[in-house]
Amino acid sequence: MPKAAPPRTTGLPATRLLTSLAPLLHEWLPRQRWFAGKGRPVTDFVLLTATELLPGFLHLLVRAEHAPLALPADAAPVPADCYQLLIGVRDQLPPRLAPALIGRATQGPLAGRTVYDALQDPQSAALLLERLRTPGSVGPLSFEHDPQVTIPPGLAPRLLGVEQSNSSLVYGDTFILKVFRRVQPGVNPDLELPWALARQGCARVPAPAAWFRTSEPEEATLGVLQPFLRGADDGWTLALASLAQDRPFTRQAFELGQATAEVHLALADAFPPVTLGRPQTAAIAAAMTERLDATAQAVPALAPHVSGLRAAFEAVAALDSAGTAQRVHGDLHLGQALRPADGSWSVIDFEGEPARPLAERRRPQPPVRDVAGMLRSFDYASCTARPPNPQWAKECRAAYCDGYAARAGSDPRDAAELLRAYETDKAVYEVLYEARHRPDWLPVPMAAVRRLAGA
Ligand SMILES: Nc1ncnc2c1ncn2[C@@H]1O[C@H](COP(=O)(O)OP(=O)(O)O)[C@@H](O)[C@H]1O
Ligand SMILES: O=P(O)(O)O[C@H]1O[C@H](CO)[C@@H](O[C@H]2O[C@H](CO)[C@@H](O)[C@H](O)[C@H]2O)[C@H](O)[C@H]1O
Repeated sequence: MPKAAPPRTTGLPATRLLTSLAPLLHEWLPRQRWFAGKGRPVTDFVLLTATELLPGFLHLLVRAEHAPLALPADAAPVPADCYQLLIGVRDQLPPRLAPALIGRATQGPLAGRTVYDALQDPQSAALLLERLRTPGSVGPLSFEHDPQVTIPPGLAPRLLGVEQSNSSLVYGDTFILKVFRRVQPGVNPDLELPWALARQGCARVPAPAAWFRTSEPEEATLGVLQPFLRGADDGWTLALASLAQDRPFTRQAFELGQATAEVHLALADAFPPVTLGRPQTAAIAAAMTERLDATAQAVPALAPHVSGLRAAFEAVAALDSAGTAQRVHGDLHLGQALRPADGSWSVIDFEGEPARPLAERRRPQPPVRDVAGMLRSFDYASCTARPPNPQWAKECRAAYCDGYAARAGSDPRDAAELLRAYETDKAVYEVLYEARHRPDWLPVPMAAVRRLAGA
């Protein structure tokens, strides 16, 4: 088990390190599931920070610069994304680490050496946990933990093999560390909200046990460790099983509605809600319309439905008030809910929609936004079932809203215009998400678009 080494940053000049790494990253980075710039060629890399955690184990923050796309929607300057990379450097890669290979450097200070994804190396992964166990700083990186929580030494790491927007390591089935891949300045809501919820005594969310952050080039959260919910299945898996076995899911959907309401109530206690009057309803509608227009330019299949979809946003613009806005989950779907066989729902992944700027994700929003996200998810599940089962989705959607109303004291369906607009906005987001990440799935949100535009 590697021990945390005394702090030191790499002595290698940043520009020279990039001479070795840039040619490899050009090949490797766009292939990663968490690479956000799909379809936008990388023109250049800028090394923002390089920290040596151990000899041959580097922590890097790298900015990927993009060329503007030919598509009109992307003709505006394309924002550069900053990625967190944990890089291993060895003379030879042992066969067990072959899948982690990034490439063999041919130039610069690492010429002739093999570079690989260190999160796939159990030794490096173990060192990361060791750092979190023993708080302190290494260069711009700070490692911190909740003093109330004991993190035992020597927990065996394994990299989670699931499709995700970040990379997660499970330690001894006791803790899970999410390493954020796309880093934006500021506190990440996936640390901020679960921490606040834990302080409110909300048991629906695994409480952060430890985290690490950088102070350079700007303050940003880099990773969060939380208890691993052993033996839990996510709602997506459970929903698909229910569809495959033709079993009802309404009880689970009702309880999920209750769990969502509890999270919302605790968030409203932790972060004061604000009232939404006419200027705000107009602003919400304008932002949704803007996203719709931009998406229709990027994904031509959406274009014929734009005027039909706009009606939902115009109905919101016409509202004099829309209740309150508060901190919400921001990307709630069945995959973000976990449930042990004999337990109750927990909610994870408070990062919000990864494609949106952090400042936007941290803004108060109407809670029906989360409800709309989950309603879309029931629709997704029913569409991927063979044969598709719209009746299943209808019953789950109703049960989920019933459960929410029972716990929150207000029924999200009463805010009909807002709910419809958020469902439409989510379907539009999904069209872009699927077009960029999983083109085979595009028919699922497109079916919802046709329905929402035509009704
Ligand atoms: N506390 C936890 N306990 C058990 N499994 C978890 C926990 N947190 C996350 N997971 C698993 O890790 C997966 C990825 O986590 P998530 O927070 O959704 O990452 P991402 O933001 O990268 O998509 C989830 O789908 C879930 O299966
Ligand atoms: O879980 P993430 O934070 O990475 O969220 C992104 O990926 C999700 C897919 O993994 C995507 O969710 C969409 O597909 C789900 C089924 O795979 C479905 O349940 C959701 O309703 C649907 O939105 C999510 O939108 C995206 O942000």
